[in-house]
Amino acid sequence: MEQLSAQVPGSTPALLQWVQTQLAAGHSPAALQHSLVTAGWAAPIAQAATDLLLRPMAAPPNASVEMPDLCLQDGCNALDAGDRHVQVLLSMQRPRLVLLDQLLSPEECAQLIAEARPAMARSRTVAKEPGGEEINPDRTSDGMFFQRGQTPTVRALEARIAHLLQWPVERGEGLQVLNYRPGAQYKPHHDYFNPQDPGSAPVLRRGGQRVATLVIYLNAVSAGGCTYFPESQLHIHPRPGQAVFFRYPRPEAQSLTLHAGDPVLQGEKWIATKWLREQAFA
Ligand SMILES: O=C(O)CCC(=O)C(=O)O
Ligand SMILES: [Fe+2]
Repeated sequence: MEQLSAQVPGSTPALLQWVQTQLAAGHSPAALQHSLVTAGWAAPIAQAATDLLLRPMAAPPNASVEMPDLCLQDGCNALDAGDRHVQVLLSMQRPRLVLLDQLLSPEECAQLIAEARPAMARSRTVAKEPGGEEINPDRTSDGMFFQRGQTPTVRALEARIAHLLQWPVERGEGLQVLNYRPGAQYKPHHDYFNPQDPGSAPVLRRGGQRVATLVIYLNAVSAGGCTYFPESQLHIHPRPGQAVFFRYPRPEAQSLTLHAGDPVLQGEKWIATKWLREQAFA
């Protein structure tokens, strides 16, 4: 922080540390700047401090980071997913985020839910310490994982995703299905594994970091249940068959991919999540 604060005249390492912590906790840049100005910091310093910490880190020299992405040509509104065309509804550069329509048909959504239902159990997250997974009060959904290729529906979806993102099926985790009942949510988090947590080491050995996420909506929620990106103040409202893609070239908050599953207020929410890894996932 010493070096960074030299880049913002008038700031202090403690100020930058505070901004970084608040950004990681999911507060928006606008809200942070407002708090800083209220606390007596000059507006240009508040702005420069948040801008600096949101700036993507320079890639190391010669590092070519291979990343899944959608092959979006100028003006292109539909993408070839192999056995069907998928519509592009929204596309953002920072964070790299694309909202897709018709990735799955209504029948495929219903079929995935039916195949997942018997295996649903309270969701877990990777423990910070080595030795597995834990129930986490920040994540109150039920869930299950399919093996890659476990059913014809799963296989068709995986092939479609691989085609769309130009990312081999082997570099994907098994598809996860989640069900949120009223009140259930997933509080703001990053999907990459924190390299500092000792518990991440065994997970990282199975295919390296996660580099991108595809959240696929399997039903419509009566109220609540959006996927929320606090740094962009973007809410995605679940519609069956639609999916949101986002990626994070490095495991760092500057990826702007902090996101949450907002509490379901009415009805229930079903999604399938596909996480993509740097290398083959075993
Ligand atoms: O429920 C959502 O909308 C997001 C789910 C999510 O973030 C995850 O499964 O990692
Ligand atoms: Fe997530």
